Parts: sequence; C-alpha cells; structure tokens
Amino acid sequence: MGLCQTAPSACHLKACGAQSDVAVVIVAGGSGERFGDPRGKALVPIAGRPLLAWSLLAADKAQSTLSLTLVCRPQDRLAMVEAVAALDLSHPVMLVDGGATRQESCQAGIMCVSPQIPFISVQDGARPLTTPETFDAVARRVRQDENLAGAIAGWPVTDTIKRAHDGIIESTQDRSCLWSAQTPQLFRAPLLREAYRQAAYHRLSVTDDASVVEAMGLSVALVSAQRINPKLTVPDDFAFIEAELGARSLRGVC
Ligand SMILES: C[C@](O)(CO)[C@H](O)COP(=O)(O)O
Repeated sequence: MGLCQTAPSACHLKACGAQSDVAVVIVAGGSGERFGDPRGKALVPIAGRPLLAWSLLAADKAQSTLSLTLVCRPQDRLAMVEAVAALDLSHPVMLVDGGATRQESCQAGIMCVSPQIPFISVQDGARPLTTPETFDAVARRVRQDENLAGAIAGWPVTDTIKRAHDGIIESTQDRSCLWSAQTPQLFRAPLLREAYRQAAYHRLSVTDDASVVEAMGLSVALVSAQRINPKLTVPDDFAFIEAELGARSLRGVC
C-alpha cells in the first residue's frame, strides 16, 4: 500500500485474531544536527534503506498497528514519498509536516490521527532496531491495566550515573530506580492529545512523549521489551547499528 491523505478510523481484528487498535506516529522531522548530515538524518541510507524505513517496516509488521503516520520536514516530502513507495507496506502511510522541535513534530503528528483510534504510539524514526514485538509489548501493557495512561519501551540503566556541573561530579544517583527511555511510547489517544495541548499552553519543553503525560500526574509504565534499541544520534552510532541490521537480515529477521 502507498500514501494516503486520511487515516483509517476503526479498530479491527486481524485474520489471526490479534487486536489492531494503535495509530503509530513515526517522528522523522529532525534536522539531524548532532549527526551532521545536511540531508537530514531520516533519509540517510543504512544497511541498504533510508534510516526511517526500518521503523516503518517494524511498525507495519506489528499485530497491534492499525494506521501509520510519518512526520517529516516539508522539504523531505518528495523523498519520503519515494522511500515509502519502495517498501511494499501493508498499511497506508499518512504524511504530516513536522515542526521546529521533536515536541512540535509529535504534536503535529498525533493531532492528525483519526479520533476514533483508541491508542497512539510514537516512534523515533531514528531507532531502526525496534522490533514489531516491542510495538506489541507496549500495547499489551496498556490494554491490560485500565489505570495506565500509557507505557513506554525502556531499559534499567546498568552504568553508575553521575550528576555533574562543568565536568565535575556533584552527586551519584541511585541507579536502582533509573531507566533509559526508548520508543515506542504508547498512550490512550485522548489523554495524549490533551497532554500535548496542556504542555503547549504551559510552555513545557520536553524530550519525550511520556513527559507531557507525566506532567498531568498520570501513570505511565516502563516495558523492558528490548535491551538493544539504540537511537542513531551521532556519527559514532552508525557502525554499530548498521552491523546489527546486517546481522538481523542474515538471520532473516526484519
Ligand atoms: C524520545 C527519546 O527517544 C527517548 O529517549 C529521546 O528523548 C529522543 O531524543 P531526540 O532529541 O529526538 O534524539
């Protein structure tokens, strides 16, 4: 399937009986400043595909996915259309123009999702190793607990973490309660929309989606689904991630 202007509006059961009720919003609208490629990070080729293609493929394959939205820079639109067309996805992809920051891009993406879809999952276009099983694991976690506003992928930190100022240690954190936040980050859709509205109103600046929901005092669970789920941020990340993608395709894994 290719590109569409409007998203599907109903939940449905897939042939295998799995519940598909999640709108996946893939954020690929950054300038990639820290990566240092003028083309923008999302379209950088890695293991034979543009970076953002790997997240699209994994989200498309997840049982929980009902629709796909791709947030990109307006100047990347044409290249994104070509990248999507090359993938032979089973869901149509809605393209949305991003904003100046990740927060603005996420807000733009989630506001375009059909109001009839109960869950929204936000995925970094720069996390190409996220598996379909991780998308499904965060969806299962929220569905099984009505007290949760959302659930995010993450992993408990294993290094000792220091708080520092100008390179000098101020304190050592208690790592027993520290996690590294990843994506996907999945939420009940009306709560996420409201949380983003409130964050904009209060000029709250955040680096992930859970933060806006936490700011409303709501509960978000952490799901340790996938230890190796890195984000391509700086050039040094490239070789490791490309090698992992290569190893997976040798094993026949998406
Ligand atoms: C959402 C995120 O992946 C959680 O770790 C991260 O904060 C995204 O950061 P970026 O500035 O968009 O690279």
